[in-house]
Amino acid sequence: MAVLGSGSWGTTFAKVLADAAPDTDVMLWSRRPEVAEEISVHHRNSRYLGDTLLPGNVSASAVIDAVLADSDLVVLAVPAQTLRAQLPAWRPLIPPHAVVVSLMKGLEVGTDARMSEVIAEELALPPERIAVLSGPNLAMEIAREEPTASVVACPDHDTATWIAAACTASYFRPYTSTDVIGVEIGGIVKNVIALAVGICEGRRMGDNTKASVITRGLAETTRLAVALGGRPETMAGLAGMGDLIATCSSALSRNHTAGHLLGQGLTLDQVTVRMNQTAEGIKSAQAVLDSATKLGVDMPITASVVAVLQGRLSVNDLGPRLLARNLKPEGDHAP
Ligand SMILES: NC(=O)C1=CN([C@@H]2O[C@H](COP(=O)(O)OP(=O)(O)OC[C@H]3O[C@@H](n4cnc5c(N)ncnc54)[C@H](O)[C@@H]3O)[C@@H](O)[C@H]2O)C=CC1
Ligand SMILES: O=C(CO)COP(=O)(O)O
Repeated sequence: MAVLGSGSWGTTFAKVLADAAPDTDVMLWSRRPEVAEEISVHHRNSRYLGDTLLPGNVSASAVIDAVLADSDLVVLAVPAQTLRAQLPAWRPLIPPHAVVVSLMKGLEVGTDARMSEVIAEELALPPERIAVLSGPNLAMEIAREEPTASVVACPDHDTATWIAAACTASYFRPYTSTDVIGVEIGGIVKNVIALAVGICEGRRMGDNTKASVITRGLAETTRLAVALGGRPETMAGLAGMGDLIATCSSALSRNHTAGHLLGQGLTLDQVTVRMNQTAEGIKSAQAVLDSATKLGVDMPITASVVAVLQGRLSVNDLGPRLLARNLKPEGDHAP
């Protein structure tokens, strides 16, 4: 099994795969040779996972050919905006039978493409060989083996079931789904909503505000997912509500943290300097809004976050702007 990207989630997921199948070799690809060496020699990735000890069947290399050779499962865990540029070099090295799984929670800026779509375009794979995994999956908690559930989605149910079996560990329980669109959109938009919640917390607003933004955030996420062809029930599950709750509640979330810093008055540049890990929502917010605009879907929280990120809306005006909108029935599911 190959995991490309040895940041916090790629490394943690390699541990999950290795714990699920102790007799199987799991190989990580790292951009930086020194990270690969630390993983292979010391069984640690200290920059991302502190002193977490990785299983003995996890190793790493900065040489992509060695990592992809003979792999049945290829897991992709690089920042979403960097994926497309890397795939052409990987394409000839991916074994013809391998299934590719995306762990990424971002939408491509400029094309509004989901990561499974980027993979399909650049690797020319049929849908049954592309899957996504998403859910309330804060990497550090999983690295500490705290019980966690997730969703593996693939149009082909048997493939989803095979992947789920491959990543079932004593502390990690994947469910299966055929709703790739819904599972991906849940993971992408929750990052934008977590930015909004973080901003409110940074403005010292309390739990009523937070619950209101989370709940209405789920409503606008569901509108977009359904307009794109996803299923509303997916949004009530782990990849929708589950991930939204985890990300909007946790201090471990990079998106939540970035929002908090913005709410405290830092500029986006200052926030970016402070973040040493990927907060996908900062870039994906614009792509989410572009996608919604094309489909005629109203996403007021996302639009406000984009306005803050672009410096067009002060964090002090975000709440008043959202509350000044026209009144409407709560269950109004019109776009
Ligand atoms: N960390 C988490 O708790 C979770 C993260 N995710 C998603 O997983 C994806 C990866 O995130 P993390 O592992 O958390 O990010 P990270 O910031 O911890 O690590 C990113 C990794 O990609 C590498 N990288 C950065 N720029 C690159 C480039 N231009 N080319 C190649 N590699 C590059 C970095 O060296 C690093 O190894 C994101 O889409 C994120 O939303 C999903 C669930 C949980
Ligand atoms: O996706 C995640 C939890 O499910 C991680 O969230 P952050 O990227 O905000 O840290």
